[in-house]
Amino acid sequence: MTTPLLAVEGLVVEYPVPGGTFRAVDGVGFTVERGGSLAIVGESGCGKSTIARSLVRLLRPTAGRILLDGTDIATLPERRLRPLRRRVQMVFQDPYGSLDPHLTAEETVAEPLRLAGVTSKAERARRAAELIDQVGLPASALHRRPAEFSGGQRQRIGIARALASDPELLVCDEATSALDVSVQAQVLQLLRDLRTERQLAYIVISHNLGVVREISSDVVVMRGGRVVEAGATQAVLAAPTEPYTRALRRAALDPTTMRGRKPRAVVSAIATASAGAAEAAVSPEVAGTPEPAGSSDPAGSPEPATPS
Ligand SMILES: Nc1ncnc2c1ncn2[C@@H]1O[C@H](COP(=O)(O)OP(=O)(O)OP(=O)(O)O)[C@@H](O)[C@H]1O
Repeated sequence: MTTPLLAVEGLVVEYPVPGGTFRAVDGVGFTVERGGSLAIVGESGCGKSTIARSLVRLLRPTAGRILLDGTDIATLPERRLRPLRRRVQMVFQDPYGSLDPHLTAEETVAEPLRLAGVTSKAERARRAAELIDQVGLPASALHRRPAEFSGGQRQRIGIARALASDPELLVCDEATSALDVSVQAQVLQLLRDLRTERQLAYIVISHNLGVVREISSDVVVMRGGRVVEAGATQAVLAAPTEPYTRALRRAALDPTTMRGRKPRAVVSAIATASAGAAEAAVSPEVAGTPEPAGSSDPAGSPEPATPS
């Protein structure tokens, strides 16, 4: 049996909160094959982003293993982690906030190349131009700053930046949810193309089953920090056993509720389905706790949010 690109085993993440800790992720496991695709879905607050941030080690997990090609990166000290960071990159939800407003697209994409040791400025510029082209932006985009782009274009720049270090796995945290449906479709197509062209694997975190169905061959459904349903996307969506998955599927099948965002109808359907799911409830002192500093750092940020 070949080693999967990524194997997550018994992942536990606890946040410090006044008077103790809050367990946001509680014994989660899944695998992603080389060139594979996995969606992580689940109601708000179930721990999806916490997993994503752990995978790129913006957070240090409390327990469990994150095996990248067999090497456990969950607790690896920064010095040993650094050479592996380039292999897993993250694309963030907010195409408005995740780019440095002062940098041109070329500078944004060239920066990870510089960090990866590409010393020649001309070479960095050449590679940045190639990447900008690969994500479907015109060469004129290279010298423009984020304010001059649309949300979809910014997200493409975010993807180009993530690709700059030639990763094997992209972690996309609601990467298309801020975008209009048609732009969302274009970005999803881009991810699919990259998967084919580069053998790039990705993990997509989404509330949108339409997105999940289109883009991922496998799915993990979470509730209250745990995996409650997992398997091939088609099989899980064809016969969901979890109330959350059933509600999400019902909402996804109703064209009036899906507009590529987190529509109120979907949220309320999910809330109804999840009523009584005590373990999913957020304790009052945790609700509204700010995200860890650095959670909107550019991909490849060398500093974990929770110091390793
Ligand atoms: N820094 C923090 N300190 C304390 N609790 C936190 C912190 N960050 C997140 N949490 C809590 O951990 C749980 C999981 O949060 P996370 O952001 O991973 O959920 P999510 O599934 O990504 O939610 P959403 O879909 O709304 O983005 C939530 O209950 C959240 O309130």
